[in-house]
Amino acid sequence: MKTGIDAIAFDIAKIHLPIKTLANARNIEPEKLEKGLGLIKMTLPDTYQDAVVFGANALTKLIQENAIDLSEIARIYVGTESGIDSSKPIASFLLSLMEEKFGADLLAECDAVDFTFACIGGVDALQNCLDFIRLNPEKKAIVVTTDIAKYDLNSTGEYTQGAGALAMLVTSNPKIIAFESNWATSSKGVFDFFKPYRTLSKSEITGNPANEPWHENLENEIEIHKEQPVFDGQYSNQCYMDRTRNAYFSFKKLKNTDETLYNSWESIIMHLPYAFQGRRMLSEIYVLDATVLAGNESASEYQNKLKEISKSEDYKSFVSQKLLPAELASSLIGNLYTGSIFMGLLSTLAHFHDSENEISGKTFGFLAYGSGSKSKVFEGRIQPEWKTQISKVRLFETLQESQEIDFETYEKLHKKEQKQSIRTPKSEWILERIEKEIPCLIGARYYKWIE
Ligand SMILES: CC(=O)CC(=O)SCCNC(=O)CCNC(=O)[C@H](O)C(C)(C)COP(=O)(O)OP(=O)(O)OC[C@H]1O[C@@H](n2cnc3c(N)ncnc32)[C@H](O)[C@@H]1OP(=O)(O)O
Repeated sequence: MKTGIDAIAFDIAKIHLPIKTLANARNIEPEKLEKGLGLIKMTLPDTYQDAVVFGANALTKLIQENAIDLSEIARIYVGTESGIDSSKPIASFLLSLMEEKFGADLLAECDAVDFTFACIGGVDALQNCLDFIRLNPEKKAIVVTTDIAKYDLNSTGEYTQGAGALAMLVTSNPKIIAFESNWATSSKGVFDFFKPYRTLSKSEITGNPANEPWHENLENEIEIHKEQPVFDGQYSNQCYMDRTRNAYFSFKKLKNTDETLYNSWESIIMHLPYAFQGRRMLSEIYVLDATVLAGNESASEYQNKLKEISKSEDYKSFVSQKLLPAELASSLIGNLYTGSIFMGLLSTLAHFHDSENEISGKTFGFLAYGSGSKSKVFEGRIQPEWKTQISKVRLFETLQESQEIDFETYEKLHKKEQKQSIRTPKSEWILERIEKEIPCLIGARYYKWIE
């Protein structure tokens, strides 16, 4: 019996800043961002959007486009690193919003939970659901990935921002892709990228050394949580390379093969924090699995050789064939954290669909990464009905409709100074309000469907 993804839907932020505009404002050579990192646009949430809104919109589309009977859904598992509550998961919000839209108690017996491990949480949720379906083939599960990749202004992450969600129906005998049962993992606890709770001493805010109540906070330290990560970009790249390489070679061991594994993959789907991350990071695996090196190089010779091979014509044509289709959507969106790898899959499928390429029966290789850090490598085979399913999705047509904003508006949105929404919402969920008065509901978020 096969298990995998039967249907897929997405909701990406509908406003964007062109990367050229950001580059000019920040005095960065636009070519570095466009040709070096593959960036064209970065998408940004409007004033009424958060990670729940994106997740709810993607899920609503999945249900409507595929006429899903919600009472058949046994699980809604969410991958996210943009949680808005340390106790109540995004999955819990999704349960209530879907019941509000599609019918009371339809999900009363559905299991729901969030998975958090930076960008790999969605892959963890998928793996878990695949195992569940393997044990319960008559059941159905949904995986939602939803995130807002927001970085500090003027940081090296600023040009990789993006926002949105995907929703995937996981079933037995799936129509899009069936995953094989071998999954390799490589993990190591590190601080390459994280979102800690930070503290400010109360006296720094109030200017009063005495610990007097401040907005009902009795503690002498005020905890703050920022959406923006603490990170070391180049170190995070090193961790990405180390984990994916180790997981890749563990996967080869699991498959018990000496062949060059990536040659058996029609496309390679990697976590893409920006479009060209895959092609920049995969060159080492490309070299090591093809035994191009003699093996006795010094560390600097090794690095030089890697650089040389990554610029070679052979590697460029390998990239065009196996990686480029996944990069197309990433260039127009930016980082989606947990959703990036699945957007890479959708981008590849949409590209093959639009260019009328038949890929039924082909194997795709997946290299997932999450900071902190963990990589998982696995593979899946494209199923005969993939085209019918992907034609519903309209990926590139929808991305084309995104509205451009100017730099001033971007900064106002980033600093949360912009109060008026940029777009008028239509056929989508919005964050309506956050409770500020009722003591036992302080902070509760309320959402609304706008026709
Ligand atoms: C965050 C996650 O989602 C989890 C992860 O994956 S962690 C791994 C990725 N880390 C991140 O995304 C963290 C946030 N991002 C960052 O810190 C940074 O954007 C980054 C580390 C990813 C990149 O850093 P950077 O300093 O801006 O770029 P840099 O590493 O110097 O690379 C610039 C590239 O542009 C090229 N370039 C520079 N000028 C150029 C020009 N004029 N024309 C063409 N290319 C140019 C450079 O040659 C280089 O490419 P190669 O190394 O492939 O040759």
